[in-house]
Amino acid sequence: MPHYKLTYFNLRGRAEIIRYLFAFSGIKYEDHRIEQADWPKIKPTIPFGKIPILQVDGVTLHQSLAIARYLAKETGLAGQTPLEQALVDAIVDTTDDFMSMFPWGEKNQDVKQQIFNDLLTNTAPGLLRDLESFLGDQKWLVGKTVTWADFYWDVCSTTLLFLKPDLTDNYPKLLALKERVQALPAITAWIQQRPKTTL
Ligand SMILES: CCC(=O)N1CCc2c(cnn2-c2cccc(F)c2)C1
Repeated sequence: MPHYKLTYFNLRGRAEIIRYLFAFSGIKYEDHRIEQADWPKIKPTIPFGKIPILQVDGVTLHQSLAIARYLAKETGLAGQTPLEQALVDAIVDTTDDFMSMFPWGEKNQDVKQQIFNDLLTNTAPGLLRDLESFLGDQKWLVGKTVTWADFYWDVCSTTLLFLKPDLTDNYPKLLALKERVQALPAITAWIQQRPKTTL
């Protein structure tokens, strides 16, 4: 088994999907969380200057979705066929496109709040409508077994619900999917044991 070291801030953020995959598969890893204050010193030492990174026996992977896709493939959570894998990737990318619209690092709190509110009020409903319709009466978003697309929906919607608690009130199927993911014993255990952070 390779030695895995994940480096990110003490946040769920862009690393939580990777942590879910480690938790579900039972693979041990180092969950290295850096202080925001240390980031300016660490940033120049990181290829492409962004985290999370995952070091795999000393080989450094970057880009959270590339890391997650690697782990999902290694652990059978990427989709059962190339076609299913393409469907999984499309759902992940669609969800990530929305999450990436948020100006997470905006320093002007008035500007930040205005954009956050607009995205949550005006843009989120269209995405949620489409995800709810895509899920329909299936148990999982793609195929007959859980994939990292289901995990990603839970990870991202957990943050969105912190920002807008009534987010899923009109999307019962998506809320039920969250509950299904969080009821997976290894995910339940991870959520109970992980550091409690707002984002
Ligand atoms: C200063 C940085 C910061 O506050 N965060 C980083 C980005 C982020 C946070 C929470 N979710 N999230 C995220 C998750 C997935 C995709 C994505 F684009 C963004 C919090």
